[in-house]
Amino acid sequence: MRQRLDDTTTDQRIDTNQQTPMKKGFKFNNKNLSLWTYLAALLWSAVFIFSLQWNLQQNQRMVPERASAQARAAIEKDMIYRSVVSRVGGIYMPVDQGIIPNPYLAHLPDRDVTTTDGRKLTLVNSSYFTRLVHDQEAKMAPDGVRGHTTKENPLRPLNAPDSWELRGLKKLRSGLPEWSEETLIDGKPYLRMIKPRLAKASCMNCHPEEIAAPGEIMGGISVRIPLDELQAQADTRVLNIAGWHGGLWILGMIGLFLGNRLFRIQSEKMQYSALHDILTDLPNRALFMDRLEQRLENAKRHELTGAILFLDLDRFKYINDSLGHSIGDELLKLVAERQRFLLRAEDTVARLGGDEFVILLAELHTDPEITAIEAQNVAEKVLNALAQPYQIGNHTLHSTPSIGIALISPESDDASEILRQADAAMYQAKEYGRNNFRFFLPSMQMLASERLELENALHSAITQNQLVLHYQPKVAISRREEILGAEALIRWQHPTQGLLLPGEFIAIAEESGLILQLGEWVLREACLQIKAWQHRFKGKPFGRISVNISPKQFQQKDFIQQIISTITDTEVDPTGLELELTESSLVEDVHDVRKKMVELKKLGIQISIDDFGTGYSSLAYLKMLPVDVLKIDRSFIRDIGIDPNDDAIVETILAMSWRLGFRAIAEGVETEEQLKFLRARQCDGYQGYLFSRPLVADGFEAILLKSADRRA
Ligand SMILES: Nc1nc2c(ncn2[C@@H]2O[C@@H]3COP(=O)(O)O[C@H]4[C@@H](O)[C@H](n5cnc6c(=O)[nH]c(N)nc65)O[C@@H]4COP(=O)(O)O[C@H]3[C@H]2O)c(=O)[nH]1
Repeated sequence: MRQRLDDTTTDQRIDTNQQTPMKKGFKFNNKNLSLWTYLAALLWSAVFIFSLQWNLQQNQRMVPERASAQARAAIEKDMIYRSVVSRVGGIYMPVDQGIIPNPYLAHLPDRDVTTTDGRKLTLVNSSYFTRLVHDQEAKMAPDGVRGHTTKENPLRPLNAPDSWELRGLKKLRSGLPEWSEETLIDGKPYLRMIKPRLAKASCMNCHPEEIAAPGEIMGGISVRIPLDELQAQADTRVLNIAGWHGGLWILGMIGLFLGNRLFRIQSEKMQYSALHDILTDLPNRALFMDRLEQRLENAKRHELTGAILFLDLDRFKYINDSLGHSIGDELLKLVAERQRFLLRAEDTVARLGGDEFVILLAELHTDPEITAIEAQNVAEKVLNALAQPYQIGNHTLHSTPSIGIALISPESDDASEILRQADAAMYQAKEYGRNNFRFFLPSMQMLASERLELENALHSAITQNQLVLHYQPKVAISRREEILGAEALIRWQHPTQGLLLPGEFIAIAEESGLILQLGEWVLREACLQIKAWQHRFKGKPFGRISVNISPKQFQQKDFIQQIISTITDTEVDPTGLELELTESSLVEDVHDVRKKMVELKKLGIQISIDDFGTGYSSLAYLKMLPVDVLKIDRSFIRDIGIDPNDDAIVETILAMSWRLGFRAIAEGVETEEQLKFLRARQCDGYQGYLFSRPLVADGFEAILLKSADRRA
């Protein structure tokens, strides 16, 4: 079983500050950077809202303030007119200019005078003068600023106070220096203000009947200031205020988020360089150790094994010292590049320093032997790739590594210890003669050597005719043991170890890629045998011969082409052929799988799914594929009648095959009880020691002949 660990890929972890060794206490990392940015944004928004509110309030407050200032200025102006006129005891104005002699000054002997040239003038006292000014104001702007001279008991009805002025005069008499209020006049808003008009000695000249001491309140001057224009100005300012506030807020926010982004990029850059080697851009020791620790945790949690490879370049010091550091650096870069190119993206290759590299394999396995095989494969590939010449400038350099391999087991919990083991194994490889790999554990080393030997021997097994096919009959359950065909099973007649079963070499063939050559041989051999039987039985049915197809074989782009050329070369009738695919062959691109299957069906080849129930094929997925047979895995048949779960699984597979229109063949039937169980549930056929073990071709042929005789 293999397990790919998605939580161990590098870049997912680079920026996690927990992984980065840092001092304890507060860490200014990306997470709290975001928090600070949000807080700053919140504060900035709060300041913005406060400022906006304050400015809007100030703006609104300016309307009555400006109106009051205007009112005071207007009253002040009236007072000045009055004092100017009263200081000189009144002024004479020409009657022919519309100045009506004041009837309330008729008691003054010199109210009207005539100049030597005959012009008639009349006396205008301070009250009369300000009234003339107020009349002029009313004419010029009927709804505008307007003053009014008033008193409780006026001589002239025009000076009579309205109800507001009456209240105002009372307030003034109670001691207020001025009184103002916002009111509506004819439905329009105004600010009205009234200030006292104080008696002067000169006033008594004109109005002796008014008994008032100088400084006593004689009445008041009121003024009204229209508010609508001031309000309109304030409303315009509201837009301005909102506009520049909004602009500032957006600028602030952009600044904050740009700052955040820049800071983040900068801190990511810093983190990246803290975890990577500057020269080769590979992860450095800190990052490697961090990943190794994670891998150990995973291995422990899931009871899995893994491996690390420690590399040291042979004679690097010599190259560095003789050709200079820049050439040495270039060589290290090329070595890093070759490893990166060679390894899967999920593997980690790191530079520990100097000429030391280390590889952490990404996939973990339950079986330490498979891990060892995989580690060995990688070591061989790395040895081969790094041994190729390097062209640096004018120099063609040769450099080889020595590799130490240490295995991770579910019990390993010390990353430094594993690294030390791999380092020690690397020294053994150096002692062993460089350009070499060694396992830390002698048992693994032995296994690796044996495996290497077996792999080399398997190469020659194909060319030296050491492979042979055995045939295990497949039998119908209901129709009295009619032969449905046979499964071709490979055996290796090893020159020294005797007959080897596939379990001893198929995995090596898969790992080394030899499975493709091996599979081709099996297919050709099976076709030749089918052709021979087709000839021998002259059209009489002898069932189909099924051939196991490994996922690697099936996934080849030209798989169908290979089948066609084998069929053509061997001149076999393809209707005698069946291909057994495992569920893992189906997990690739469903369209591609279906396309290939349809092509096979067109050729007349049957398709069965081997070891059914042990993989991950979904029913929805299966339904889309033109499958003929499901072969129920031996592990379920074995415990029929022992484990109720297996009974249920077999029953379910049978029911499902029936529904989906597949035939079902049970594998590994060894007992009558198992057969009875299968018969009762209408399983189509079976295969197993109960009927026959796998046989050499002649053995199967004998069974076929016997069965033909029985039927005859
Ligand atoms: N205990 C028990 N075992 C039974 C019984 N009946 C059959 N068997 C064994 O079950 C295996 C059936 O083949 P498989 O499931 O395709 O499993 C096969 C198949 O996956 C693989 N294999 C065999 N030949 C080839 C081949 O030519 N190419 C590829 N790719 N794989 C092959 O190796 C596996 C093992 O093959 P074998 O060792 O020949 O083992 C065979 C067979 O000998 C039984 O009643 N009891």
